[in-house]
Amino acid sequence: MNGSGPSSGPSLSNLSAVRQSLPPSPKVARLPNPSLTNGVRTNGATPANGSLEKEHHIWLVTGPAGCGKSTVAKYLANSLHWPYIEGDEYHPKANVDKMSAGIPLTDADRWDWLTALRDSSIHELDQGHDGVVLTCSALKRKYRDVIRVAPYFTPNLRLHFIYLDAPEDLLLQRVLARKNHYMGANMVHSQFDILEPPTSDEVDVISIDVSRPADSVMAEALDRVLNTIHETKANLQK
Ligand SMILES: Nc1ncnc2c1ncn2[C@@H]1O[C@H](COP(=O)(O)OP(=O)(O)OP(=O)(O)O)[C@@H](O)[C@H]1O
Ligand SMILES: O=C(O)[C@H](O)[C@@H](O)[C@H](O)[C@H](O)CO
Repeated sequence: MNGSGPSSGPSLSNLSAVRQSLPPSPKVARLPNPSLTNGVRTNGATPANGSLEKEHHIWLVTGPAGCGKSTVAKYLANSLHWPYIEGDEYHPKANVDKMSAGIPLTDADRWDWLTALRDSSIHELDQGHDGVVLTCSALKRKYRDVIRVAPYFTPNLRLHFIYLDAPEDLLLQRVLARKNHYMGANMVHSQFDILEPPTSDEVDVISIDVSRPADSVMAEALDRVLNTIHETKANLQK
């Protein structure tokens, strides 16, 4: 059910090395993280050697249909050697049938999907990964808030959103040009109808203008992810 991300990868102890090795980087075997069990840390204490416990990261790539979530998320996951969860694959058949028929989902249609994505992300970290990247439209603030519950139960878990920002007419063109996808161009307007773009108080959100070529969007996204992780580590060591 999960996306095509690799099952193991290097730690992020040396971010500049990660930057320089892209793409591609070799897969490195990792030991499972013994301090995470079913998404809940069993030992939050500072290790005996005095170093701080390692941070774990969930990155959600968000935005309306056609904004480039899958494109960006796959690139991040491959670059960082993190698992990739394709949110579209977690919709139950009833949701896919609705969207295929041109009927927008309701809040009620989305709750179980959102919690499944949250649980699956934590499950990936539980397997010993430093981070996980997933796609999720997360169109409303309350949908983002469902995912924001994840760190309540998992100290040292950092949750981040990347919001891919583009005007409706541009996404309409991209969806029109795309073939073999259940989400038709007739659905794009309904996505913008309910969209609540992240506001400035949502400090866990990075917004990226995606009305430019995909290569440039992916490069910016990776740079901002690496910088954020670097800042998190630096703040912890203060
Ligand atoms: N920055 C970009 N410039 C031009 N085309 C792009 C860009 N990013 C993605 N695309 C193209 O736009 C289409 C939609 O991209 P993608 O499938 O990644 O979006 P998505 O947000 O995952 O869509 P959905 O939520 O509907 O699955 C694809 O054909 C993709 O190749
Ligand atoms: O919340 C939603 O309405 C859905 O997640 C949609 O956004 C689609 O799954 C996605 O865009 C695929 O095209």
